[in-house]
Amino acid sequence: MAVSLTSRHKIVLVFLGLLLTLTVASRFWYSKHLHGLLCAARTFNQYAYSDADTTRTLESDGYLPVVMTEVSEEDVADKITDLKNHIRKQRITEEKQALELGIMSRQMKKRLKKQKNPSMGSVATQVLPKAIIIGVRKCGTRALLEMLETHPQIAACGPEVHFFDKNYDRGLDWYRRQMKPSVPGQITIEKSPSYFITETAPRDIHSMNKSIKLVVIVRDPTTRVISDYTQIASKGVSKLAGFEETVLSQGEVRTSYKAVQISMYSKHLQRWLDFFPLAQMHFVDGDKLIANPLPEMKKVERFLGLPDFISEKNFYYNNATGFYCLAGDLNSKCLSASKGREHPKVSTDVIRKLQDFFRPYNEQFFKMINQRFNWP
Ligand SMILES: Nc1ncnc2c1ncn2[C@@H]1O[C@H](COP(=O)(O)OS(=O)(=O)O)[C@@H](OP(=O)(O)O)[C@H]1O
Repeated sequence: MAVSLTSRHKIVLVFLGLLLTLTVASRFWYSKHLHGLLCAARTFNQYAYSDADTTRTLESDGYLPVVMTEVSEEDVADKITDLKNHIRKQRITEEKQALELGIMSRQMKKRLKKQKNPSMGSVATQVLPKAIIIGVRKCGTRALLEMLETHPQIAACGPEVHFFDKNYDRGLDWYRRQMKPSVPGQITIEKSPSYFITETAPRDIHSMNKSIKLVVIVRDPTTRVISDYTQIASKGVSKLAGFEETVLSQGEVRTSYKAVQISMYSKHLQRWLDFFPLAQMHFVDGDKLIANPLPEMKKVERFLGLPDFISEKNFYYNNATGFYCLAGDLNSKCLSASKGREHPKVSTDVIRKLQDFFRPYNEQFFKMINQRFNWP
């Protein structure tokens, strides 16, 4: 009897012991694994979700919390940028250390060679431009600058500076202070389309920097005149006559009309060639830039000595406007409605007169630049 009681006690004791072991083990497993998962969930929540109710939800309901609350796209984008910057900084530190120690992986060497971001971490400063888009007005100068700016090694000044035509007496230091801050390795650039026709601009730009790179965008001169006229007309100039009366005088092209003068490209170009070798100039086909920007942009990229970056991913065709726009990871951008205005209807007779008028100037221009454009 006494033995059987002892055995029963033993069984109960073993059972209690097992229960205790299971409880301790489960607590241990919870703290080790479930707590780890909770931390992971919290870390994740730091980036995407609010974790305010995380602990309470877990404790009361016993399941992992994925409590989604309102988070704006900007918040997520900011966090992603923070992470990217962190990774980039870490990489730069690693590269620096590797350079100091003289050990570099093949990947690091490749990365440095590519030099997409040669000076991350440097302080941005304002420097004089290394390249200028000098014109021509109404040929696509804005589109060209905006498209160029998609390149990480371009620091483009947004507004037109008009230093060499209107603000020259303010001095070079004023000019420098108008530039977008840049880091070493970036090319600072500005566009002011009126430089192309400003008599003193070639000389003054040359005296600032005789090895500066000059980019000129041109377009069929007749279309350019119509575009120029449309721009002035859009400003509501009250005394502006219709296109035909403005551009013709007694049936002949009115050479005193400024828009006509601007389209006589060869006359203006000669002044530039008096100061700069042709090799320092690049001519963009503005008509092609409208129809298919990538090939033109690749040529500009090469001319400026930039690493290969701009690709078809940077553009998309906007059916509504009939123009290419800039595509971005988080935002895309089309030029304002002042670009791509509807032109007035012009009779074929007037168009032909303008084309005949510009033809000899065009031929001269093609000879000067050793390049032809497909203008009628
Ligand atoms: N992608 C894209 N989107 C919109 N517009 C484009 C584009 N590419 C070139 N263009 C043409 O740019 C013309 C305006 O030229 P500019 O920027 O040089 O004009 S300005 O001199 O700065 O006023 C403007 O001329 P108009 O069409 O006569 O308005 C456009 O045809």
